[in-house]
Amino acid sequence: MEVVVPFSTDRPKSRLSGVLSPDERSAFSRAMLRDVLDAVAAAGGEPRVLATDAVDLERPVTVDDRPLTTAVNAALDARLGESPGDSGPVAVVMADLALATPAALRGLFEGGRDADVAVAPGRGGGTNAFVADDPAFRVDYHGASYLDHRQIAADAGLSVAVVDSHRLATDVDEPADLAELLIHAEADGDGGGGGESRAAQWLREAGFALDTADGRVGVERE
Ligand SMILES: Nc1nc2c(ncn2[C@@H]2O[C@H](COP(=O)(O)OP(=O)(O)OP(=O)(O)O)[C@@H](O)[C@H]2O)c(=O)[nH]1
Ligand SMILES: C[C@H](OP(=O)(O)O)C(=O)O
Repeated sequence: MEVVVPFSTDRPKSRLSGVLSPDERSAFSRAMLRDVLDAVAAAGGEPRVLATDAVDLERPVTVDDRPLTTAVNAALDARLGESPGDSGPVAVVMADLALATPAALRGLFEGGRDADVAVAPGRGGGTNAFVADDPAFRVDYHGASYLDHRQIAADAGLSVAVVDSHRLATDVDEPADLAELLIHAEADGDGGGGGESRAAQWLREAGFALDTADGRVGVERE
């Protein structure tokens, strides 16, 4: 299955600007991207990065500097144009799903067999990943896009399956999400038996650690 992985190369992860410098946000984003690409490939997907600018990777990359929704819809359109009527399912998986494992992604891909569209919602109402088995499906990201995507599917007469996955629901947007990454890296590595993820290793080497001092969980930096 083709799996499109959108990736913003310019000013990535601005919501982490309070804890990471621009260069650090860039490096950390790339670590998460590489983890996601490896997990997609290990789950049997064929990842293609959809990036706003050139990015040095040993995976296929398409550059499209238009806004996220426009670029993803253009990627869906282009697929349709290549093999009309028989393009097969396509998945879109965000590059900031730092907890994604091959098993979690296989669950997403299998969810696509039960419905025209299988969606893995993000905490906060985003759309962290989906599989569409129908070429009519189009995206509208930002805001409560999970609800919007359900409506888009309903309007097109498409059935929707919800992929209930803690790992796919966790996109790394804000400093609190770094704690989530460290907690699960410590508990079970990458969850797929392949050792610590690049993103968790990057955080540790940058001096981040869990902070439970006041009874709540957060991160601290040396
Ligand atoms: N191709 C493409 N990918 C994008 C774009 N904006 C965000 N992304 C990617 O889409 C996914 C979700 O991004 P967001 O969390 O909404 O945005 P972000 O830029 O990563 O972070 P913030 O600046 O904090 O909003 C991530 O994989 C981003 O790299 C865009 O304009 N084009
Ligand atoms: C792209 C956007 O991501 P978020 O801003 O929710 O992380 C969404 O899922 O609609």
